[in-house]
Amino acid sequence: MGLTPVTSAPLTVPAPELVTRTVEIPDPGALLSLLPDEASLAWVRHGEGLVGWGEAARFEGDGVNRFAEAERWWNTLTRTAIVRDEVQLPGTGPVAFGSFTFDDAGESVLILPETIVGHRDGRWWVTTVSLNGNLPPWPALPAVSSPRRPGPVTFADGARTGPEWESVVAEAVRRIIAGELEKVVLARDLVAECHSIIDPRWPLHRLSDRYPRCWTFSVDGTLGATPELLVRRERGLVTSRVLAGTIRRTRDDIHDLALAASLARSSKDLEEHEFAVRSVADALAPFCSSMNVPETPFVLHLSNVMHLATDLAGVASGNASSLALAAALHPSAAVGGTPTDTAQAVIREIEGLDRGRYAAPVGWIDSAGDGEWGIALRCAQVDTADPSRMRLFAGCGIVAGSDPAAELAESAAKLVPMRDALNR
Ligand SMILES: C=C(O[C@H]1C=CC=C(C(=O)O)[C@@H]1O)C(=O)O
Repeated sequence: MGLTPVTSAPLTVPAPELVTRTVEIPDPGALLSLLPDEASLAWVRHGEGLVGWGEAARFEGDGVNRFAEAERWWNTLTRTAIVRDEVQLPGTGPVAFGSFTFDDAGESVLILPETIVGHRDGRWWVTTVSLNGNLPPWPALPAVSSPRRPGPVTFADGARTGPEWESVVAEAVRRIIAGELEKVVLARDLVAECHSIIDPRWPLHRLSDRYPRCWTFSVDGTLGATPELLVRRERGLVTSRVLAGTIRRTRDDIHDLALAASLARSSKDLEEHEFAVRSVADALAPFCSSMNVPETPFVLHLSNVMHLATDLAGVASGNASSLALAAALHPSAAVGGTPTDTAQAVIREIEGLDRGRYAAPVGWIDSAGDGEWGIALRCAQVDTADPSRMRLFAGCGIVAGSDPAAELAESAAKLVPMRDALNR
């Protein structure tokens, strides 16, 4: 379907002639309801955001330079673009959706769709894309089929069973107490097996209905609803929502309020949270002339769990793009640990999991470099060899006071959004 070949960016090849046209449209209905069943791209929160389909151009890359190579590819593509944009908002004009790997191995992608529909502040627009130097066709939204129900789904342990994972957590606690490191985030996976090829729109609709405060995303088979915004850059303002420290919800709202108060006082969770906030504030500092870092977190209520949360805001001092900022922040201590390098080495040594694109930046970038990058959490990755299978992921921050059984229960609670989105 792509108009340009898949590329690992041999950067000397002249960029195709990108022409985009953005026009304002009347309310076309819910963004997710516009998605066709294939190659659906999405970044939606509270009904606003971007969806896209078709593939005009694609970057694939791996290794330690994957972010920088992706950015170079994007800049080369957009630098000489002819952009007709009658809306002029962040996210209008050409936009690429991206999903990166946690580690250097595996394939990261940036995709420029053929069609993008956006909604923000009471305005809707469509962007169409051509790569042959001609003005793209006037946009027409295609009629789409209804999402297909996955049918009965079975779930099985992935890389480790629950008890095996508890021993890994116990080993991490031992190392933390021994002074090797201060915090490490350990993850586990489940394998979901469906009867037919998974239509990503089915879980996406459910996730965005049930978790409206999260960013519901879909990029190249990675999909989920993340509560954590790694970074947003918009017209010189840089923001980030840092999460760490979790408590499970019950079905009793009054009891949950008491639990929220205990989370806000829990020294174990406050310590875990402080590591995550520090890692983001330190990584953003070189890119900001001023920054506001609240001293006390608030409690973010989701329907399955509650988190300690801190919203940071800074003024950009240079023109590092949203993707460059995401690269500088990855992996924050919300998904890696403290100190970062030791935590990553411990993860590689004891976790026993290929994280793929879980816990890594997912989001979008426009031609001005503005964009939003979440951390791919509460998510799943479709198996490319067998698209009726997906891997679901969840991880927990481990500190000296962590209890393996409680962490296993917390990871189960974090798997609920994706499990339910496939099941019901
Ligand atoms: C690593 C995950 O969550 C992170 C984000 C929020 C709270 C976390 C925690 O309390 O452990 C984790 O740091 C995950 O959901 O897979």
